[in-house]
Amino acid sequence: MVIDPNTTGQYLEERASYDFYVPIGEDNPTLRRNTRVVTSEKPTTTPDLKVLSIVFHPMKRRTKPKYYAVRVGRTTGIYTTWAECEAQVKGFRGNEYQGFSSKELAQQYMSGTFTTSVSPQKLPTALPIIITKDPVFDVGPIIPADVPLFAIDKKGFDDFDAEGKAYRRGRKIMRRPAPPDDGLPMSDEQAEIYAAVMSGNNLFFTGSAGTGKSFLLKKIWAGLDKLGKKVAMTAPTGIAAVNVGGITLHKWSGVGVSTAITRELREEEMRNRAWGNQATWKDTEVLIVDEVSMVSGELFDLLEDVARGILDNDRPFGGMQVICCGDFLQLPPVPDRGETVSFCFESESWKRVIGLSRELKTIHRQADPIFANMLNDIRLGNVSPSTSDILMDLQRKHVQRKSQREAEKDSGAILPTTLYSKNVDVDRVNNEQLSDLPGATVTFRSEDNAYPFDGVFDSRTLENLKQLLNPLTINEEIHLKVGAQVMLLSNISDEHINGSRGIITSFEKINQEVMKDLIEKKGVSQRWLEMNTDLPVIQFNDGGSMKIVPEVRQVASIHGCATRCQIPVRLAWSLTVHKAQGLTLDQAVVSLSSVFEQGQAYVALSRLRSLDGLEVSDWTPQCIRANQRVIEFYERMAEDTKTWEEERENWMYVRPVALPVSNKEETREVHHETKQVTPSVHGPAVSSEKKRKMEVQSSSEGWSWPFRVMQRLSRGRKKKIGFLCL
Ligand SMILES: Nc1ncnc2c1ncn2[C@@H]1O[C@H](COP(=O)(O)OP(=O)(O)OP(=O)(O)O)[C@@H](O)[C@H]1O
Repeated sequence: MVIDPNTTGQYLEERASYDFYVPIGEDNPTLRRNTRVVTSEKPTTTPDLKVLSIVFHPMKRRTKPKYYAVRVGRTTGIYTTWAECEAQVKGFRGNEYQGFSSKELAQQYMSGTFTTSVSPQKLPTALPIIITKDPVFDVGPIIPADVPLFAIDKKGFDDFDAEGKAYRRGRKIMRRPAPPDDGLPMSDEQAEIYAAVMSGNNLFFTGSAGTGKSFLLKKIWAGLDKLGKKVAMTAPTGIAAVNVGGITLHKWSGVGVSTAITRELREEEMRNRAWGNQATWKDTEVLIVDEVSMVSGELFDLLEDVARGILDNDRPFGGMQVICCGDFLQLPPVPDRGETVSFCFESESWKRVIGLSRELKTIHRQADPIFANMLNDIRLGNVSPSTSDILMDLQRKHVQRKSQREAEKDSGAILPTTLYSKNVDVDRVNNEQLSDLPGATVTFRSEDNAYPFDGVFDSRTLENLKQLLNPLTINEEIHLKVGAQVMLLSNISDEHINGSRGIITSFEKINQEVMKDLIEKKGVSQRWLEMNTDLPVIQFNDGGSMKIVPEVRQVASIHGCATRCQIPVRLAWSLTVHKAQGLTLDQAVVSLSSVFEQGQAYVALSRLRSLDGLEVSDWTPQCIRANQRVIEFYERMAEDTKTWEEERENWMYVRPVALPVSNKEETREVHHETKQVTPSVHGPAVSSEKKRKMEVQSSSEGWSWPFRVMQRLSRGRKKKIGFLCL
């Protein structure tokens, strides 16, 4: 085995590709004894490559099952020995059985409530590993949770410093950093989608409100970031984009908004503008589109066509990886100057671009099954008798509570947020309520700044960049009074998060000590502190009181970024449904009478965690509508997923990882081990394969290289070997 240690300290170049060889030998008994086995006999490296070798790393042995559940067999039941189980299933057609370490799991399996995407018996006994000189990057959990991950160093790709400020490498702005991880682990179904994305798939995932679509998108962004991918996180509207920390799809692509009279002219203008923004397209490896339900089919086709042109590549979307996420039963695309538009799943290019479609099923926002069922009903446009009864109850509750609140008007108790479809209703309610309060108004003024990446600070560029701040929910000027009902627009602690509501109890003067802290720890500028002298204190309705300090928000485009320093608070007696999109509320009154779009009633009602906090001010069955074309699309998608899941049963799962090799000695040690064992791949499924050379390409493509290895290993076998979701 020849490895040149001189190549080990260097990093992968962008889009670098390389070849190495994986000889495939006989099944290796050493593997079964949990010994590390090096299978890469001759890794050939380019000068820019840091990968040294591939080893198959044995997985931790699974404990022997103590219980065997036979769901379909001669006599069904739970057995404690394999012999008893075998007697029930051997030779029994269509048998269904599985071993478990605990009786509870076996019982769950019997009752059909046990869900796992991977049968423990199907896991391999060893995993391929890449040895590198650099530390391992943890790219997040993935299914199965105890299997290590493939990772590469992202050094050399950083274009943002520790504070998240952009800087230039040469003249090229590369990518924005993913927002910090919230630390919550992904659910199994989320992790499956994550794995599919890391494998390089073009994918659409959907799910009803609260299934964690935005949550998963942020994980995906972080995962791709760690793989060194250049990611564009986008959404069709400013609010949706800001919600996930991205920019609008129009801004990223450069198409902007055209006001030309005919659709043809508008498309022509947008296409030309996109071509003028070529650098951004060429600088993007993965395009993520959140809230894709609001992207029209016409725009999707246009972008796809432009992508192939600009990237000079006839693969779908010019070979760029595309991840779309959203729920087509929520907000639909906005009509184009009054002309109806199609959904993007109806576009000519959707099928070509989107290889996989998946649905998240577990709702994380609402724990109450009655509420969740009602929401599902409304999502599909059904008003079943039980849903109608609940809505009537919610309306009665509103009348009752409203008069109660009138009676206790001065008690200072928090009022529920009223959700309207239109801005005018929202402003009216918030202003009325604020002026009804006694006491002086305290105004908070933001400090806005713009930073062009090309360093040209002319006033027009700065103004253009500041427009990036428009969709921010944090306003330039915020008027508050003691007693004002407000909503937090930031996650400031585990308990107090974006959407938490409370009442202003006082304003505290900013003293020298706080000022020092704000400047040093929060990056607040001297100028903001000159314009604003107080900080509001909020008593939250779910307990706890906190002084709210300003924070700096950044919105970036390819030309530069803009920042706003302001307290993350807004008046919250009322909100529009569009502004509430993506929020989780604890108490709200939903006004359904002014609903003007399909899916809008569903979006409004699904913001709540529980029925307890929900009141409905006025509803008619007509305001609950779902689009039949979307329902049919989802039915077709479910059918396809079922077929795929059946096929997946025949797959084996592997997961590669990068290991650090900190010095030459360690590298040699690994080589030394190599000499002692016969090269092999894991498991019986590949045991009879003859030795042959295999070419694998581009570790910077993340999961795609091991996938190709596995594809080749699978050739001519009964069992497929592959990665989850591929
Ligand atoms: N795996 C998870 N573990 C814990 N909490 C989760 C998980 N996934 C999502 N959540 C939480 O569930 C809530 C809803 O998630 P999220 O906003 O991502 O849903 P969504 O599908 O984007 O909803 P919507 O369609 O309404 O925008 C959030 O509070 C989120 O933190």
